[in-house]
Amino acid sequence: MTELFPHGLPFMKMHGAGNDFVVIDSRGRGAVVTAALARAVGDRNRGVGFDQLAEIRDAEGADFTLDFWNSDGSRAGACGNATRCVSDYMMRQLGRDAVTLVTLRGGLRAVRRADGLVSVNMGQPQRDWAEVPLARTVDTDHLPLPGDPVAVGMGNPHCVFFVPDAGAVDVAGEGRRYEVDPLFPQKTNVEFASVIGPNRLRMRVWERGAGITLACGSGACATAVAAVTRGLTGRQVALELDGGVLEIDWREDGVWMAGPVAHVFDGVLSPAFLAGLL
Ligand SMILES: N[C@@H](CCC[C@H](N)C(=O)O)C(=O)O
Repeated sequence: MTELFPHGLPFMKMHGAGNDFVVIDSRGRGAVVTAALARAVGDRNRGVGFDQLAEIRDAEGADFTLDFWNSDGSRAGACGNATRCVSDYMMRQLGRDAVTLVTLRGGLRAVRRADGLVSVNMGQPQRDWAEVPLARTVDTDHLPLPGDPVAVGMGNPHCVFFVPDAGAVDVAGEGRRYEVDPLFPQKTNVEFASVIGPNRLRMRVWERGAGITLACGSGACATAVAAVTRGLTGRQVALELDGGVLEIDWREDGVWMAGPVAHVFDGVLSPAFLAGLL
């Protein structure tokens, strides 16, 4: 397939509150991303480096389809920050303040708010053990794990720990450990959060398939849902992550998430780099 890209494969580098993305626009030609390509591009030495790769594809009945890949080559059912970044790009391109998209989870909607921030409706949280998914029937509000975490699905699994000081947690050690806990048959993202004010949380994250990242949109949604469930906050919550602040609003129609986006640079994957990967 490399003959399709004699001048290389263009990509965009985008950041959503510090969550780091490579975006490939495959509209009009069909999907090109494979697990091998995602792993190679995601390698910060050999390739470009990213937390997730997002591929934009054509959609029927929506403005676009979005597929997500982690840097280890695994697929992700949801990526809130990449959804906001790509929605910002698509809104600019289409000259609109709202877009619809299709992900593995289903249809989503994003809007540009009056303050300019892009907000996406990430849908309703999944609170049943089988939906998260978990390996067996357990109380998702109190998992039978040390630290009494909460399990929340947002189209992908999350394990949320409330701790006295998120800044003091060994995120690499604890995150790596719980990512592969047998209670999560598809592994899990792991969040550590502390209440730092009324409706304000500090959160750090270990992402499934990517490790420590500066932010995680679906993780922020899951953490806000867990905080409401535990009676720690109201339904409108600001989360301070290492890369910026995300605003969560759990409404009747779903969990909305807003925050900063940046189109950092454009690049091209050379034909030599692509050889053997497509
Ligand atoms: N950065 C993301 C979540 C990415 C997917 C995750 N690592 C998974 O495998 O579920 C976000 O902003 O939501």
